[in-house]
Amino acid sequence: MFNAFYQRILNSKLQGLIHSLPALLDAWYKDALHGEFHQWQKTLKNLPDAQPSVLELKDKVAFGSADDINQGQQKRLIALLKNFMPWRKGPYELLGVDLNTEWRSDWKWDRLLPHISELKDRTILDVGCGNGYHMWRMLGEGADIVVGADPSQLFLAQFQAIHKYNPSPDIHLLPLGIEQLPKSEAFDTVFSMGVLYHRRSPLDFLAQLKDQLRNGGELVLETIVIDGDQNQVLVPGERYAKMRNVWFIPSCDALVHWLHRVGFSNVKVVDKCVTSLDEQRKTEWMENESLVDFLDPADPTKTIEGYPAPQRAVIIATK
Ligand SMILES: Nc1ncnc2c1ncn2[C@@H]1O[C@H](C[S@+](CC[C@H]([NH3+])C(=O)[O-])CC(=O)[O-])[C@@H](O)[C@H]1O
Repeated sequence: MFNAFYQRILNSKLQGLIHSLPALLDAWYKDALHGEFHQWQKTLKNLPDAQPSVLELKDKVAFGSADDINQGQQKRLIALLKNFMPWRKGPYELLGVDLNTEWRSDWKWDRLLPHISELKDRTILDVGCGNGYHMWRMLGEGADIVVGADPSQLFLAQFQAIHKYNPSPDIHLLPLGIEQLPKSEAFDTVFSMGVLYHRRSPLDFLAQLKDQLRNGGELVLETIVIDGDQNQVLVPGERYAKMRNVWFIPSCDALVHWLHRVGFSNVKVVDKCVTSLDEQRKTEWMENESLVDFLDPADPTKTIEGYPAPQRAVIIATK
């Protein structure tokens, strides 16, 4: 399943990974597969074939137009893509289908892009890449190769569906968690957005991100933060905004301090904003509860549990 990736990294800055990744990915294939994974692979095979007339990555992710397939094929495409719901990260336009996802992930991209080092010709890792939306935007900025790591098998299947219509050899999603990745010290830029608060041991997590960067490489970290000084960190109870697996929500100053402690330099907070109800909401492609249901109806500055409502910061740092 990952042969194209192994071929692509031979004779690249990532060739060191060729010694360890095949065994890890073989073990994943044998042991870790979700019951529905094989069904999703069958669905992928039934997606209509098409030659998209345009491939846009720079300002949005849009492959092809409605004219590239007939109406029957478009109906089939919509029905099959719905098998991969919930679609959280996007939006995508595929052969005229408007895949309007729960998140406007493009807004996060627009906020951070002006602040990061140019991505042209860079070797990039996106840790917790979801279905790969931001990876396509990285490719749109001229990255040499973009590798994503995310343990969700549904998001891998979503990525495969999108990749079918732009089978670029320069973008690859590995279904592994950050803690499983062998230390590579090879990437020019490592992104990790929306993952830190899911980790039980955030300083180990930051050190693992550092282990993937070459010296002088750039970390782009995005996470939920609270207001407060260097010593303020929220460890919520069983749930935060109805999410079960949330552990540490630091203030920006605390996060800057942690990054220094782990050995990063040039640490800068480049953006901070409260997530709006327009950026994360229910759509026809994600019919479950969304942000509006996670906030206190009487006071939207608080989560339903009474914690500060999600605000997110982007921090840049150098190894
Ligand atoms: N150990 C782990 N290692 C790697 N990924 C993980 C791990 N645990 C969970 N994830 C993955 O991290 C992603 C977090 S979502 C951010 C998506 C995108 N980055 C975005 O900024 O829109 C934010 C959210 O849903 O809260 C999910 O895709 C998980 O599968």
